Amino acid sequence: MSTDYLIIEQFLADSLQARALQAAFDLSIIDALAAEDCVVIDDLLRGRDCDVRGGHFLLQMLIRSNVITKKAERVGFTDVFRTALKFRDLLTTKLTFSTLVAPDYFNSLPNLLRSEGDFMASSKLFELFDYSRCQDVTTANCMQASRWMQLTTMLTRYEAPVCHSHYDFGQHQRMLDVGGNSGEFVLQICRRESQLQAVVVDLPVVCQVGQRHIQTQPERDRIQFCPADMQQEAFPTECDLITWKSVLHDWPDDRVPGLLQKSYNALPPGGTILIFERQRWDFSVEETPYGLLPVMLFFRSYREPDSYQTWLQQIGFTDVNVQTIPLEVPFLLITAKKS
Ligand SMILES: C[S@@+](CC[C@H](N)C(=O)[O-])C[C@H]1O[C@@H](n2cnc3c(N)ncnc32)[C@H](O)[C@@H]1O
Repeated sequence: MSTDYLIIEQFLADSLQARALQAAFDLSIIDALAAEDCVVIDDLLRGRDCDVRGGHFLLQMLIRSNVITKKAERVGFTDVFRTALKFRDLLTTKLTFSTLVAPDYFNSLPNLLRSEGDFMASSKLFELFDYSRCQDVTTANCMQASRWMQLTTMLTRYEAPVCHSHYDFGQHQRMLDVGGNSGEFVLQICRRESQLQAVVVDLPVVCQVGQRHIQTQPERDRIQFCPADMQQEAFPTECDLITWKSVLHDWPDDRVPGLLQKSYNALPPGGTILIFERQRWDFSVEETPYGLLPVMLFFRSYREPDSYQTWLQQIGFTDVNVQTIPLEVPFLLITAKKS
């Protein structure tokens, strides 16, 4: 099932335990346990960058979080963690980025509560997602962009198949993904739709990194990158589907209608717009696992579906359809047609 990856969330719930799990990856304890079913504790800890008490503390944390079980003097993975380890790329990415931005939450919560501007000035998160360094294609800018693109790419690798399982992409021939980043979204969709060609619009540095990202994939010849500023330039035409995956929340309310209007202008009659992104969620109802930190810190940006519905209808889109998909938080999947 496309949502099987959500099994990792239980290991990302508690910040102290998740941080311990990250240390277990860093100390290669996870690799050692993956190689053997059940390992003698002394052998497992020997030669690692921890003393005996430190090693035992770490193993106790891992037992508490259901990563490992202990029998006599041996430890091994629980069945559920062994299954979760199939999604190791996503699990380790979420651990890395949560730890990176955790000081933003713990040290700058007063700023976060005061305003987005105050928080932006003091946070690692916004320093990381610095789009102003995505215009000039230099080695340094590509390296900087690759860093944050690891997070977007990894989330999208698992979210794209969910989108695909809720919408019939088989009816389309050519899609445009605006803010399409590394091309991971179109890559996942094209992999499942052999008829489909795709165009990715993003900033020049991001397109450069994206081009490299897909270059070894069999679908690469069906994916074209188009470096452009989505605000300044008209969108490529001749696509019967325009997708917005986790992009529109980046833009304030006074900019979104303009971007949707440009989509309308670029679509042929009968063409479709598709929006897939996190919906505003209620922290009093939803769990807020530690692994959610990098996306949670943008809480001001997520919207209810009605805003998008209203804008789409005002522009002239018809057949507006809204689905809410429960992932680690609710996702919106909105489609509408140009008649
Ligand atoms: C939050 S990321 C989402 C990326 C991707 N769609 C995903 O879901 O993984 C927003 C994307 O919009 C791109 N972007 C930001 N400003 C842009 C602009 N003015 N023109 C084109 N792309 C832009 C960023 O480079 C980034 O790839």
